[in-house]
Amino acid sequence: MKILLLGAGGQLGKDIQARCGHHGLDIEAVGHGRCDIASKEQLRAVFGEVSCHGVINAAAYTKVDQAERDVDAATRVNQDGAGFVAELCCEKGLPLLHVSTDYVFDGTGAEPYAHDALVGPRSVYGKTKAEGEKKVLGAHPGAAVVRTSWLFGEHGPNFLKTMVRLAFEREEIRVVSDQVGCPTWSGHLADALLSMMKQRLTSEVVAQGVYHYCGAPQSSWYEFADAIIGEVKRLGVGCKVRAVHPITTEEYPTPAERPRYSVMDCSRIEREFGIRQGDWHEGVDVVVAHQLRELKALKQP
Ligand SMILES: NC(=O)C1=CN([C@@H]2O[C@H](COP(=O)(O)OP(=O)(O)OC[C@H]3O[C@@H](n4cnc5c(N)ncnc54)[C@H](OP(=O)(O)O)[C@@H]3O)[C@@H](O)[C@H]2O)C=CC1
Ligand SMILES: Cc1cn([C@H]2C[C@H](O)[C@@H](COP(=O)(O)OP(=O)(O)O[C@H]3O[C@@H](C)C(=O)[C@@H](O)[C@H]3O)O2)c(=O)[nH]c1=O
Repeated sequence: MKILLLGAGGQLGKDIQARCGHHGLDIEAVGHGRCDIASKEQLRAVFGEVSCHGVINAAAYTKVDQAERDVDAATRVNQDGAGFVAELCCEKGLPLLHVSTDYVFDGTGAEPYAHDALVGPRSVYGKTKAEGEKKVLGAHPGAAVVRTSWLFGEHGPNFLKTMVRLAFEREEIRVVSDQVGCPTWSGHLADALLSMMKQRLTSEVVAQGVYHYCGAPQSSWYEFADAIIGEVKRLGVGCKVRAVHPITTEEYPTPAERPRYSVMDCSRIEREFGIRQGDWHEGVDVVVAHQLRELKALKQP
């Protein structure tokens, strides 16, 4: 069985490609160079060339701060492009898994957001992703939106890689401790998506509507940074950093507003697909070691 992957060159796309064999799935991996998802003509050409049983859309505009002044570009991809992918999947009768984000929430909650909780994005990125979700679900009854959060993997850019870089540049790192969410290793998410797709294609289970999948346990960005730096110090040589300090959001102003709280309730994906949240610490070990190896700063055994 073969799936068509859009967004193949991204952090998640690369992990999906690396893991599809473990799930017994073939893949046609299509990157931005071959297909701009905001061009219906290019999408139509790809759907015409590739014979597949299902589609995963991991393509997106993901630069959260830049999106605030690049509204058209973010809208084109996250909103219009997402909708076009769903329309074509519907035309061809193909199940679709579309990836979305915790930044669709306003962050004022205090309990994990259920899959059907109201969205209220505060940033351009979050708004375009929320509109994209609506377009996808409106265009195709055989589509599922899988929201995830705080993704990190070997093929970043991502927050973990930023922290590893800063560990070699600075003695002190200051990170916000009043934004709480769930870091997610892209390896875990890739397995979750592939498992969903495999079950959708080989059993009676139907993937429809919104699902949440993120790592556990919940954490602030500060706690996440502290865990990353702890691992850098344990495994690395030559890093400069002495301490990570908690700060408030007001002390780290950014163009885009992030949710203060974006923990998501992942019970639906577990109930319907048996897919459980992975512990993000597992991903930190793997990705920090990978980064240190790249920097030639991994301690010799
Ligand atoms: N990164 C994160 O922390 C989180 C991500 N997500 C969601 O997960 C999904 C995967 O994200 P991630 O892998 O981290 O993101 P990346 O930015 O690493 O990858 C996105 C990919 O999409 C491609 N792309 C951008 N515009 C287009 C376009 N018009 N047509 C085709 N491809 C395009 C990019 O190509 P190019 O680089 O050439 O532009 C890139 O290869 C996205 O839907 C994102 O919104 C959700 C929560 C957290
Ligand atoms: C680099 C840095 C960031 N921060 C803060 C800024 C921000 O509030 C928070 C996260 O920073 P980043 O800008 O790296 O992460 P950000 O780009 O906001 O990450 C988001 O990406 C998109 C694509 C998603 O969908 C989200 O789930 C989420 O992962 O950490 C510090 O406090 N200190 C620092 O040194």
